[in-house]
Amino acid sequence: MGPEKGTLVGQEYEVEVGPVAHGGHCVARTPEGQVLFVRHALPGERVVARVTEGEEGARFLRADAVRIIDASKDRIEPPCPYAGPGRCGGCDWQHAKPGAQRRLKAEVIAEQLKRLAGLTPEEAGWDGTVMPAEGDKLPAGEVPRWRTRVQYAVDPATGRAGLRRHRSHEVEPVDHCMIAAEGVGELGVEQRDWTGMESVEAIAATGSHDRQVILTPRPGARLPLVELNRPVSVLRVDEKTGGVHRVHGRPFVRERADGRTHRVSAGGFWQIHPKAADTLVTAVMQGLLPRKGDMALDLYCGVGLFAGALADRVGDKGAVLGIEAGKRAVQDARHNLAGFPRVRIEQGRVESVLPRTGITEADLIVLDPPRSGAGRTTVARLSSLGARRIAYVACDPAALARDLAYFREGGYRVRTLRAFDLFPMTHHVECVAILEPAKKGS
Ligand SMILES: C[S@@+](CC[C@H](N)C(=O)[O-])C[C@H]1O[C@@H](n2cnc3c(N)ncnc32)[C@H](O)[C@@H]1O
Repeated sequence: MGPEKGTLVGQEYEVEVGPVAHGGHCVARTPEGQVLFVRHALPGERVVARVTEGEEGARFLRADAVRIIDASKDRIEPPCPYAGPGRCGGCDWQHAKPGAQRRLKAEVIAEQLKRLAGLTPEEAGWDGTVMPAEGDKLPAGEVPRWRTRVQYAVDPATGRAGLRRHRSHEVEPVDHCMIAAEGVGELGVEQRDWTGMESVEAIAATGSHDRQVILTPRPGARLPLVELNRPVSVLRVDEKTGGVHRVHGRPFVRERADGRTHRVSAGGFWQIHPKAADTLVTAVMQGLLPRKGDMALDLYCGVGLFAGALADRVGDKGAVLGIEAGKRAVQDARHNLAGFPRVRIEQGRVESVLPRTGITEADLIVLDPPRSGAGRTTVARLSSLGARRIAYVACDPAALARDLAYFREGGYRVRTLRAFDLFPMTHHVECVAILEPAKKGS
């Protein structure tokens, strides 16, 4: 056995900060050449970086910029008092001007496309920009209040609600999360004592007055009487099974998008930014250009957002098949789309359900997979269905780039790519890629 590798946590290095990397940090190197992923820094800065994770000889170390020696022109004083080294882990780019945040996200997308799919922005039909959501361009110092769903962690010592520190179970208590939507802030979750709870998720639906809190109690704890500043429905997560049970009020919230109301039960996926669902539906429909009579697939369909948008456009002679793994989401999708007799929703994993359906052809496909992407086998199957166009909605640019490379193997090229800043202040970004057969008419 070799000698024990020593931890480097707490070690400080003065470093030149290099490019941004995927995950909300920038790349630097220690004088010994070890790679450092530095948070709270910006490209081109000279900073003192303090190691937060890693040991000698590790492939990389994680660090926080604890002193800025030469600041970037893109740096600002973080508007949030809870941001900074060792503090709230919810936001990654509070210290960057909003325009710079979007440029950093664009650099990450460009780098992932190049490295994992061998594509330049031009080859991907992308103008290289990340668009802010409607209404998010605000005067300096103001922060978009976009988070309609906030998962608060509860500090076990004080019962106060807060947010987890970066890569930690520790809780940063907060009096006011700046990015929480107004409807969430109004509930007053941050001002209440949550002793006995592990976490409290607060949801403020878009386009309805539905407000909900989902409580996860610590083992053996009793549920508190929930008295908030606004009427809410209350649900409880079973600590043993993870199942969600209604305590009072509706077990779902109603979200409006694309002119329709969507029932979303607790645990079901819905986009967090209030403009996200409409922004993505518009981008997908502009890219796919559905025609009356088309047969369309909506894979990883959640509660049926894109399936409904497609059903509207393909008409009575068309058909839509949605596939979704979550049982409650499937019930919601069937409820939400009950007015469209030509829509069918199948429950199960795309990888196993799609082959079972016996479908050999489709005109259009939407896929909106989780962060891990769709993967080689599913992409190969989708590529064999002869779709005129495919819309890939991606919350992770690395997974998108990997899957685009598989689509190229399957004979598809990227026609256009658009990127949207639907998660301001964080490193997350949403992309919509529109694909078509590489050889037209094939
Ligand atoms: C990013 S969400 C998209 C939901 C929907 N398109 C929307 O915009 O509201 C991904 C969805 O895929 C579902 N999911 C995850 N893995 C899956 C799989 N292997 N097969 C089918 N659905 C899956 C999740 O439950 C979730 O609803």
